[in-house]
Amino acid sequence: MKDIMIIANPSSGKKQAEEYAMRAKYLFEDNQRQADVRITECEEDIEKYVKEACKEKYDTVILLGGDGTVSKSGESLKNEKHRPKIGIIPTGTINNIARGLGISTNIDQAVEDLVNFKELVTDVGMINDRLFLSSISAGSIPETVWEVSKDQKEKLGPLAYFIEGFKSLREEENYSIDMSLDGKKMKFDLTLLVIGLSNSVAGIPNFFNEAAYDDGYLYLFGLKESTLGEKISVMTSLLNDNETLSDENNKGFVIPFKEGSFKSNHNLNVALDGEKGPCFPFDIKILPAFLTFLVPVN
Ligand SMILES: Nc1ncnc2c1ncn2[C@@H]1O[C@H](COP(=O)(O)OP(=O)(O)OP(=O)(O)O)[C@@H](O)[C@H]1O
Repeated sequence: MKDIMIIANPSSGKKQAEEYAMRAKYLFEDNQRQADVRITECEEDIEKYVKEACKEKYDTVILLGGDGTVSKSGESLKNEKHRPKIGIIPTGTINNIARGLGISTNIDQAVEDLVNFKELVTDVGMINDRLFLSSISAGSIPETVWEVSKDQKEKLGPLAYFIEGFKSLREEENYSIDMSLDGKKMKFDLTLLVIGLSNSVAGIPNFFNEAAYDDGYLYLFGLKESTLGEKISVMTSLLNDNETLSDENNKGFVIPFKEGSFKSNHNLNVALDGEKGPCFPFDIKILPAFLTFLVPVN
């Protein structure tokens, strides 16, 4: 068994991944651990190196990148018998998966924490046959996620999503969605549908304030057609007290579930961990206790 493989996506975020990969390697070596560094040259290299780590039975993989890098790595582990533990140094733009795991978005701190960690066994989500680690979303706001160019992201960081999302509110549309959640059939007209695994969604902490990566549930948030005032009221309840959103007759509501199927009258794409994902219809379920992450002790 080999010890640690460090996989760095040099195009993520502010392009600091390579530098921090070397810093992490030296820190591990100072702590009597052995680390091999792989720098990806293209998107396909993420899968290539993750699969190499499985084949060579590495104990741990450290990922330097954002949600795209971490999500693709998770997907690459889907059919592997040996799945290394995963540490994240969040060098991406939004880093929602790292946030949900309680990993510091201060990169220096995240590196330090890798030698003072505890293991967290987490659930993952499965949409059709694709794995996701953070969220699935559909509606006019998520549609803007993949409209944000790499250039905008580099210049504006998370603000780029906010600006695009705000523009899309003016062109808001309703989608008729038929769903079955743990066997219960429902139908709603929604402007926004979000399904998440942890408390953090799109970089917003406490989006699902009761959700945790190891609780065995997916959480659905639905927002119906509403005035700006109603939206603000729903978002305030969402970020403070999910209890008030447990009634599906409200403008906004939250439902925990384990498996579901979704159909829509629109040929709508979902955003998967912040990138363009599959179209409706889709099936979705939780895979409990599927991956092991290294998270800070505190
Ligand atoms: N050399 C490369 N290695 C790996 N991926 C690359 C490379 N060049 C471009 N990419 C692309 O970079 C994308 C962005 O990576 P990632 O999502 O990790 O960073 P980010 O977009 O800055 O962060 P976040 O998703 O957290 O906002 C990947 O989805 C991949 O398609």
